[in-house]
Parts: sequence; structure tokens; C-alpha cells
Amino acid sequence: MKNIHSLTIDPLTGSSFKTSGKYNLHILTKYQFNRQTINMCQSVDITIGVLALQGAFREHVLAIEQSAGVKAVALRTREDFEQNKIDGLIIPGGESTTMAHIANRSGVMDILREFVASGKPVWGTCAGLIFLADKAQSAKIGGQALIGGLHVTVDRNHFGAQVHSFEVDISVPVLGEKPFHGVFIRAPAILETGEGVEILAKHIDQNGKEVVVAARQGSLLGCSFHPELTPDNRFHNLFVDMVAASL
Ligand SMILES: NC(=O)CC[C@H](N)C(=O)O
Repeated sequence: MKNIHSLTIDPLTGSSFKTSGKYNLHILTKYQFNRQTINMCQSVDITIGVLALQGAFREHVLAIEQSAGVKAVALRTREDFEQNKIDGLIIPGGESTTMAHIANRSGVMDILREFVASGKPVWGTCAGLIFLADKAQSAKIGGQALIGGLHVTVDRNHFGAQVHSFEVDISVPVLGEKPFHGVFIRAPAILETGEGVEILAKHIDQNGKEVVVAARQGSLLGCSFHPELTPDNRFHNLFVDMVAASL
């Protein structure tokens, strides 16, 4: 059989590129196409910052650095933000009230708000989702500072206290057909979504109510659970694709 090359067509733009191998017509989802584009462009030089004030930031750094051509940097201080040109930012799980307290005390809060306003991709997981939300219910007495930007109302600890933490496979169509294993630890839920918010995943809560557990709004991504605590890198790949597409 003559040696021919694969022809991969992006279903959205119709553009195509050759890959080594045989001419077989692959129709990829936009997500898969981006993935292959990123993989092909190994020289893509992306730096993703992970807010490291508190919480599960190390796990995000490790997960991000499994993506070819992507560097992750832990950010704590104003100087860290000033000394690193970052293309995207992850706000990890932990305790949103603590993060807000430290961010305010260290002068990082306004940098975070400026970064969100810049339009560069930002991903909040669990406490990070709360931090990114415009509104938070069940906030601490006296209220807690939020970065804002994601037009949602979240309910802190929606699924209960630590002892009610759970793991469950959920459907996240944007990642493909295979369910994603969600690790919910004193997790929030999104109760209201505003303009421009795309719902990516839902879950039935302990009261039988369907709540949103993952959403995207332009360059902002949020989820109630902890993808960094699973070996499944699809959520991190989705975020890397968002960052790559924004460059
Ligand atoms: N795992 C987590 O990030 C928990 C979030 C925490 N319950 C909060 O309200 O900030």
C-alpha cells in the first residue's frame, strides 16, 4: 500500500494538517483538534501560574507539567506575579476564606482581579471556584472577599461538611464521552448562572436537586471538584487548550 499521510480536518474551521502515517480522514472534536495541534506544536511555550497561598496547589503544578511544552509556576507574592509572565492562572482548592484573607493581607487580591479582568484564562477548582464567583452563599459571618468575574452564585459547602465529602463519576461532554471522576471535598455548588455562562457538568445533590458543578464563561473556567487529585488530565488539557487558544 502506498505510503500516504493522515489528513486531519478541524470540523469547525475546515482547516487541515498532515500528520505522519496513512491518509485516513479523521474528523476530530474541536477539543481533540486543539489537543493534536498543541501536541504537534511541541515548541508551544506556555507558562501557567498556580496561586500558592494555600491549598492543593502542588497537585496542579504536577498535573500541568505533564502537558508537553507547558511550564507551571507557583505564585505567592506580588513579586512572583511581577517576575513571571503567565499566560493562564489556576486558583486551587483549599479554603476560600483563608485565601481571601492572605490575598488581602499580601496585596495580591488586586493583582488577581486585574488578571481576571485582563481576559487571560483563569481556572478555579473548588475553593478557587468560590473565589472567582461574583456571589457566594453560606459565606463566613461578616462576608468574605471574592475576586469575582465568573457570573455565578455559588453555595459554599453545598454538599455538607468534610465528613460528607464524596467521589462520583460525572458526565462532562466537553471532555468526551468517558465520565470524569469527580472528587468533592466540602465542595461548593453553582446555584445560579448568569450571562455568558456555559454549563459543563451537573450533579444531583443530597436533596435531589440538580446543581451545576462545572461551568465556563469565555476565558474563565470553574469546577466544584478536584481534577488535580485524579490521574485524569483531561480537565487540565482543556485548560491548557484554552490558554493556547488565547495566545
Ligand atoms: N476543597 C475545597 O476547596 C473546599 C472549599 C471550602 N469549603 C470553601 O468554602 O472555601
